[in-house]
Amino acid sequence: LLRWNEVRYRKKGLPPGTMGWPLFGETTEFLKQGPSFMKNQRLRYGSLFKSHILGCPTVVCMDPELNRFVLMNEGKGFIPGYPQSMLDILGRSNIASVHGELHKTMRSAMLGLVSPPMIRDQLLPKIDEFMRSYIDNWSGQVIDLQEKTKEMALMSALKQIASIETGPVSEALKGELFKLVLGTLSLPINFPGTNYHHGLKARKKLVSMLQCLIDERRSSSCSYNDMLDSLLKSHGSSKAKLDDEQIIDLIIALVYSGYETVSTTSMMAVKYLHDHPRALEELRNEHSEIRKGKSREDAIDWNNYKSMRFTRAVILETLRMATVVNGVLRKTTQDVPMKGFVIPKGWRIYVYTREINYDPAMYPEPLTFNPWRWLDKNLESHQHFMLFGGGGRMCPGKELGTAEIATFLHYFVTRYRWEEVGVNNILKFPRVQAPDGLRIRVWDR
Ligand code: HEM
Repeated sequence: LLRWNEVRYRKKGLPPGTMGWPLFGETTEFLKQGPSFMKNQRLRYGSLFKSHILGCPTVVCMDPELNRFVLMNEGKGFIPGYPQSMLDILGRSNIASVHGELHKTMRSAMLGLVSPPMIRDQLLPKIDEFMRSYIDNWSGQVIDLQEKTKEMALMSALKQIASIETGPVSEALKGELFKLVLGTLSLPINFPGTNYHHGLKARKKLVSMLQCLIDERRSSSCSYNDMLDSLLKSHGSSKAKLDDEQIIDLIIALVYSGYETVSTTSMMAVKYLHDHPRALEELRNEHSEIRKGKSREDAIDWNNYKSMRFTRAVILETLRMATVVNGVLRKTTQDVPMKGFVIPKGWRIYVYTREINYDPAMYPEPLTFNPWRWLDKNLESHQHFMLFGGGGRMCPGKELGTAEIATFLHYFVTRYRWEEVGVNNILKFPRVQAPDGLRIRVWDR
């Protein structure tokens, strides 16, 4: 069978590599061995090799230059290549799967919602208010930080999007959103009981709940000063003309894209700070300085956020060390030449950016948590900086996500001390997660 599969994919011009078993390919090895599988294949075949993972013939690209080329050249035949389950559940107008003109429209609407002036005037005050009350009574408790940061990312997003506060509506949305997220990471088998089936049902419910919300807003004369308001106001204007279905898909994409990224980075930042007291001390000094002259109830503003240089460095170092994003997926729309090979139409390209994070040429002593490295050189504008992707799909929520994590850290480190309870196992692949939670005991400072 193994031989047959190799022969089946033996085509002139393909990069070297192995295709594994029919149907399953090398998915098991990829998921079980993770980064070691990638490194071993690179040793044998070079930084561009073929494989068959997650149900598709795939070319894995570990060359930073080529990765940049793929991300910068969507128009040359590299469109998004995310799994079917994700596309079905996130909707057909979902920004991360559409391309061409529709992508332009959806992206410009998205950028309008999360631009720096919007963060400064509208979102940061909401994030601040949310974080302050969310972490208010953690003192004296043992909490699961993973659970808390997940809920935080979701609830904070709901407040920014539609001014939804904690209550029955947020609980109903939360339940469906959790099911939706699980569904996007499942095999697309629509059978009662499967995560995919639950995900599709959750999407249906969410769409109807969001449609009700839109209808209510249309018939109300109140102004809400949130993302949904902005989307409805630009509805029909010369800016972005989105119909209701597109508005709903945009909202789902907003929650979905910021959910695991923001929660995991917040959790891992706290973990690294706990393990690196010198970094924690410097971070605390930065935040204590910001709180000087402010009362407990005073919010942080845009200038405060902009002054958090070390905090930003901690967030970037956390993203790098934990590798919250391993890479991104593309699909070829035609046969495309790459490094002397030809990648056939319809193949996936796994733009695997993980190894750049541990490249000693870019990050000396790459296995050391060293936020200071981000202060010296302008690493954020390095051409191989891909923590937030690159090219025309570079994360539009980069600044918003950073502001959320920074605000969370601000209140967390100025209010509390904490220590880990027991040994908390953390997996880094295929997703960063603490399978049994990350338990910490929290006290007032
Ligand atoms: C630490 C936080 C975050 C990280 C590390 C991150 C990372 C990324 C990466 C790597 C991509 C590129 C995906 C690709 O090329 O296929 C991306 C795209 C995207 N991100 Fe983020 N993200 C973060 C937070 C957020 C937040 C808070 C939002 C909410 C606005 C968001 C919205 C998006 C959207 C909508 C896209 C798709 C853009 C497009 O296809 O044009 N992200 N993100």
